[in-house]
Amino acid sequence: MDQQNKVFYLEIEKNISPSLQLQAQLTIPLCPSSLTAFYGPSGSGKTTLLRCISGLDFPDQGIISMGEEIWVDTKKKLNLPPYRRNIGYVVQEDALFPHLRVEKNVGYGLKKKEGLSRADIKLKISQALKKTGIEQLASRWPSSLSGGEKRRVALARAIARQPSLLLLDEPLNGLDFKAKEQIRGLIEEIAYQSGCLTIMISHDKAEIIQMARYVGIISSGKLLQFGETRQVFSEPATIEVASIIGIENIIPGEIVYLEQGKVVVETPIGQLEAVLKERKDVFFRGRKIFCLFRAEDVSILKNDGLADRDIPKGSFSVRNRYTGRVKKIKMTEGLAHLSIDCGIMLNALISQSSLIEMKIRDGDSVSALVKTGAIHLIERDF
Ligand SMILES: Nc1ncnc2c1ncn2[C@@H]1O[C@H](COP(=O)(O)OP(=O)(O)OP(=O)(O)O)[C@@H](O)[C@H]1O
Repeated sequence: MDQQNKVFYLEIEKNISPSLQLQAQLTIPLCPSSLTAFYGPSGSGKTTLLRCISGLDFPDQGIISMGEEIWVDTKKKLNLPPYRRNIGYVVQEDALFPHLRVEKNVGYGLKKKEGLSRADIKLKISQALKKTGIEQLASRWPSSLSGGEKRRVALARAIARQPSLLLLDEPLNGLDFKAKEQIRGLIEEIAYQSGCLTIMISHDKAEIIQMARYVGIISSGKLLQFGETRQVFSEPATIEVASIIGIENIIPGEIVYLEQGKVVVETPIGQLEAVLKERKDVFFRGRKIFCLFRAEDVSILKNDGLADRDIPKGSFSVRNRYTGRVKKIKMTEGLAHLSIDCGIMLNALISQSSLIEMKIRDGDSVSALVKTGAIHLIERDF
C-alpha cells in the first residue's frame, strides 16, 4: 500500500452496559501525522473507545487497523495484545509507579520490546527525558513531583517506545496555565512533527480547536460526527451535535426563497438570509430547517432610540438585522455575553471594551447583526 493511502481505521461496537452501547466508525490518514480529539459529555464512552484502541478493552464486533497492520478483527477472532500494538497511552490520572524513580518509570514499557539491549534502553530513556524536558528529574521519586512534572513523566514513558499511536486521556486536565502551555506545545510537536499519530480526549473546545486537526463528537456511546475540527465546529451535521458543541443560536424556520447561492428563511425573528454553500439537493422551498450561528458571529448596533424604519437598509453591509432589548449581560474574561430578546432570545458575544464604549445596559434597545456567511443550515423534521 502506498504511504499516502495508509490510514488508521476503526469500526467497532461494544456493549458497555445494558443501557450503553458504543458505536464508532472513523478513518484517520497516517500521513501527515496529526492530532485527533474526542469530545462529548461525561460518561459518553470516550475512555472506553480509547481503551478499545489500546487493547485494554475488546469490542464485541468490528475492525481496528493501523496502516496494513490489523489489530482487531472480531470475525477472524483476532485481537492483538496491547504490547504488540506499538501504542503509548497516558491515562487520566498519569498512573506512575510510586516505587520506581522517574527514569525507571520512563523505561518500564521498554523491557517487553524485543531485541533491545541495555544500552538501547538507556538511550531511549534519555531521549524521552530530553524530549519532554525532564532530564534533571531522572532520579526523583514520583511523590516528589508537581502535577505538570508528573504529566511530563507519563508522556515520556508513553513516547519512549517510539509508538506509532499515542493515546492521551485529558492530557491538560488539572494543570496550571504555564504547565498547560508547555505540555500542549510538547503534544503538538509529537503529533505534528515527530510523525506519531495522536488521539486525545478533551473537554475543552478551545484546546481542541487550537490543537486538533480532526474531532469526533461522542454522545451516549455513539460517534455522531467525525471530521476536520473547523468544519465540525462550524457545520455540525445534526441538532444533537450542534447542542453538544454549544452553538448558542439555533433558530427554527422554513425556506421561503432559494436561488443560486442564497436562501431566505422565515423565522420567529423575521426573515433571515443565508449563503447556500453545498448540499443543495436537501434544501427546497417549504423545507423546515434550523439556522445555526455562533454568538461571536452576532454584532451589535446601538439603536439610540431609532426605530427600524429610521435606519436605511443601505447604510450597513450585514443582511440580517433584528431589533430587540438586552435582557441579560454576563461578563467573562474580557468578553460580554448578551442575551437579546428579539421575539426569541438571540445570544451575542462582544468585547467588554465595546460594551463599555457603546454604554450598553440591561433593557437597552439594540440591533443584532448576523452575517449571511456565518449561518449554517440543517434540516428539521419537527
Ligand atoms: N465495565 C463497565 N461496566 C459497566 N459500566 C461501565 C463499564 N465501563 C464503563 N462503564 C460506564 O460506561 C460509561 C462510559 O464510560 P467512559 O469512561 O467510557 O466515559 P467517558 O466519556 O470517558 O466519561 P468521562 O468524560 O467522564 O471520563 C460510564 O457511565 C461508565 O460508568
